[in-house]
Amino acid sequence: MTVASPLHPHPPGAVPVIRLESVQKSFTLPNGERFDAVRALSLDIHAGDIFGLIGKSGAGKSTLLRLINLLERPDAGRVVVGGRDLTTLSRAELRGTRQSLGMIFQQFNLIQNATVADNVAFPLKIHGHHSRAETKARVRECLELVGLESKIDSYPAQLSGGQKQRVAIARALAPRPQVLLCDEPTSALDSETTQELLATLRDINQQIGVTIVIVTHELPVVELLCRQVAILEQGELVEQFAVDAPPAQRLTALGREIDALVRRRARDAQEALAATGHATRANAVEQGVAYA
Ligand SMILES: Nc1ncnc2c1ncn2[C@@H]1O[C@H](COP(=O)(O)OP(=O)(O)OP(=O)(O)O)[C@@H](O)[C@H]1O
Repeated sequence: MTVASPLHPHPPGAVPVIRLESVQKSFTLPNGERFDAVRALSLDIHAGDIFGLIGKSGAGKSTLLRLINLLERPDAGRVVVGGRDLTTLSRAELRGTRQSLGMIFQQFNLIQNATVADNVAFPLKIHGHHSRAETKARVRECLELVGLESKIDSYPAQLSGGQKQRVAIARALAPRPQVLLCDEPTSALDSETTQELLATLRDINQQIGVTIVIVTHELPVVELLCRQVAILEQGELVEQFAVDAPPAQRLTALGREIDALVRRRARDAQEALAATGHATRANAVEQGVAYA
């Protein structure tokens, strides 16, 4: 049996949950010119991963994320999710397959005049096949996952930004997707709320194994949350690496910045550990205890 290691988390030959093959997307600008937002880009994302897409503004990150669930249809290339090429599916088939691709957004996109429970139940209701009791139980389960059971009867206006994003996560998870696509999910949040939300996303990934793909412009988000990162420049994938891999010769400034953040955190953790050791030793000496 082939075993995954922390540095190579995917056993050789493992089939990716998402495979983009030479995807291409252009837009026509108001002046009639064509703009290539994503250029012949290929990428594999494996089941259970937390995968960051980063790059400067306009690099094509959000377009790439929206290509994964075909909110944007590629001009060329294949988008294979769970072994199916989404570009070949009928509308009805695509609607069904989108159930396996949950999505959250920077501005939460909740239904304002519906309660938290109804927001989370929404994807279950529009896709039918669920009894009232099943829907109710699933809503509660998803709100528990994001720590928001107590807000089940609240309306979005009564919630903080972080709580709204948690409701959006619960709603995205309700149909049991394989993948959660996150488009700048923490951009509207302060840094403390961001940290809490990242912890929630990490827990969810660990507990239910959902694959997370996240677009962000905040490098600490990549460093704290992601296992893999892909760096985009002008619609092309220029670099990809495992965030916890030893620092290496990186091709991009963003890659080097991520390495520096990882190194700094490792150093801080070591210093904190050493400080704890010193404190323990000093304490022991103070109390006249022999310290081995
Ligand atoms: N519907 C559209 N019509 C025309 N141009 C578009 C459209 N959507 C995106 N673009 C252009 O494509 C390019 C890539 O956009 P995209 O939103 O994917 O970039 P991004 O890397 O996510 O940027 P940001 O971090 O600023 O959100 C941008 O120049 C954008 O203006």
